[in-house]
Amino acid sequence: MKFTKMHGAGNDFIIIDNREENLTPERASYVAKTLCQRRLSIGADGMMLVDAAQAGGDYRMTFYNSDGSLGEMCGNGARCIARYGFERGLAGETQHIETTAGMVKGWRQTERQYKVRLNDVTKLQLVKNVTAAGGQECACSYIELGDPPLPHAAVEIEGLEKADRDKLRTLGRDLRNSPDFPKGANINFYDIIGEDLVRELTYERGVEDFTYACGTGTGSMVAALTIMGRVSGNNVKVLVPGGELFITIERDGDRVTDVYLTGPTNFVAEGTVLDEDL
Ligand SMILES: N[C@H](CCC[C@H](N)C(=O)O)C(=O)O
Repeated sequence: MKFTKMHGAGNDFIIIDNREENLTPERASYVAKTLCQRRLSIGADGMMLVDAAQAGGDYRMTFYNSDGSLGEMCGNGARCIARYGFERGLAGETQHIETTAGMVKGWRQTERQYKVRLNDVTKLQLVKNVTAAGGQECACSYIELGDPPLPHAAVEIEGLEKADRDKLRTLGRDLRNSPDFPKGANINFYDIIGEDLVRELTYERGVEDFTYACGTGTGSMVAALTIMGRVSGNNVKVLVPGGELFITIERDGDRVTDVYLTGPTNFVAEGTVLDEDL
């Protein structure tokens, strides 16, 4: 089986051309869980299958988290796959990518910089009081993108850069497992550190740990902050452990109409999977 490895701002993915491999959903889940293991296999935050379009797009992307669960969408994954799609001749500089959560539009900006329009904001709750799995109460914003929706919470942590990582990881895990989130949620911790400048650290559902970047989480968090009036929504710069992402929000009053995510991509490797555990 051939694979490609890419990352977008440190959020890393294994890409399989499923037009060649014909993996069933059950097999794909197992392959993702096996290959995404750090140290034991290739290692990645997730795996994406590329399939032929079914709904008028250029091609279809199916995203699996590193634990083998299906993710409705992945923003950094979509940016990477847009580059893959362009360079492998599946699409032009502007493309339509079919995802589980709906159509995502992508644009090539430079050789390595790609922009996507994330799925529509289908729910936005600016203030939600959540009881974490450990019993702690926490105020957050809650955002869903697409249909079926990808769930995100945004939690402000002043002094995020210096915060104790282990305590934050425990809080992330407890919030991610809160009974108040029926589908679970990705937990985006943020700190506003300047004008339209935000630091972010995301605890991801399906990875069950912090990742270096989470594109849909960054877009969701900035969408909430824009409606709260805390950032302008115009090219907001977000510093994440793996690099820098930029978000632009279009709105109609208090309704978010478009969320655009821009950031870097990297083609890391391509080759043949030899993993004997498959
Ligand atoms: N890292 C991804 C999000 C993956 C979503 C996944 N963790 C889930 O909740 O299914 C991104 O860049 O948007």
